[in-house]
Amino acid sequence: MQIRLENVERSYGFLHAVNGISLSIPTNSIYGVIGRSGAGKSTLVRLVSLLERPDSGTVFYDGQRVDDLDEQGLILQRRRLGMIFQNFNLFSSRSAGQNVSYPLEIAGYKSSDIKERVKELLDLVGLGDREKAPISTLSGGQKQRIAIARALAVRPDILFCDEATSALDPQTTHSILSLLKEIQSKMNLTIVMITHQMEVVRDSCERVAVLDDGKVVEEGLVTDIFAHPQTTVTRDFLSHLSPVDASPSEHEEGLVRWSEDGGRYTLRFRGGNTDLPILSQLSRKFEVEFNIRAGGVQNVGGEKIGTLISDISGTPDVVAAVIAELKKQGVYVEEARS
Ligand SMILES: Nc1ncnc2c1ncn2[C@@H]1O[C@H](COP(=O)(O)OP(=O)(O)OP(=O)(O)O)[C@@H](O)[C@H]1O
Repeated sequence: MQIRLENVERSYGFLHAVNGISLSIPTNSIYGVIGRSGAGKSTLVRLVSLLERPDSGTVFYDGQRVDDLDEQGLILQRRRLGMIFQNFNLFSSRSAGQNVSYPLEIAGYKSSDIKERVKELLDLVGLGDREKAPISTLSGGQKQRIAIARALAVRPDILFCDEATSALDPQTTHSILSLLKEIQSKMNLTIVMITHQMEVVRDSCERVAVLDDGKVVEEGLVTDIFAHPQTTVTRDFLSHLSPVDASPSEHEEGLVRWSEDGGRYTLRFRGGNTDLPILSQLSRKFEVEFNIRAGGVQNVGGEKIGTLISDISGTPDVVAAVIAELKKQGVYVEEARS
């Protein structure tokens, strides 16, 4: 299902929680919405999922306007949505299987159909043998798997994941993201991942919108945004993503730093230009030296993006010319704020 927002606004008193957001979330993909605490993510989700109406602006599902529907119309559209949350929101008095069967009971399915569908869903999330398990006996990752099975029970067109991995350790996060990607492609679902973790965006999303202060400050393909971040907010998220660490085996995606100090310039290389000897060519052409302090490679949306943190020695004019040439060759260059 494709979702489109046109100039959507929602205020609480004087506070513009969502301040004129226009977005298009393509069908059959995983779309990320990232922002710091208070950026407006949860408000945006409530508007997109029709739990709240915008003060102004329009929401479309597959081209049909949905924000102005009456209660009955809203109920029908909301059936197209599934949701999972950071704290799982499972019923502790029900077993794993009974949690999954709950929406099917509410929707009036026959009990024989419910049994079959619950089995199918538990198998889908890899918990076919835990149907009778009390919720309290499940790990965080298993609870989220049950929440995913429950959210998908009535075959929604879209699944909202609101900070769904924020309470999980990195390994469990990885396995839940892999499961969501697998389900997305199997079921042709549209998934919206709301998160404050750039790792989640990097490892699961095709496109992302970066929110700040109730506005979209950047939107596009995740690979483009990683290689060429345009705003300070995005750059901050990326800098937290790349911890400089001395033990690469434990943090394969991090940067390896071999020099304690320095590193005024961050250079990002993507696709074809990761294989070219750009730095040595520029070093000879301009007679400058690159003193590389840290480096690493990250896998983003199936594409490798290389990062180097380096100093460039030379007169200001020559360094400026080198930077201009790097940019011309498609390398992203960011200078540290002093
Ligand atoms: N019901 C409400 N009444 C008053 N203010 C609200 C309400 N909901 C949200 N806000 C305010 O709107 C702003 C955006 O909040 P929102 O919860 O959408 O941000 P967020 O990006 O989801 O943050 P977090 O990651 O911390 O959950 C915040 O300043 C918040 O205090």
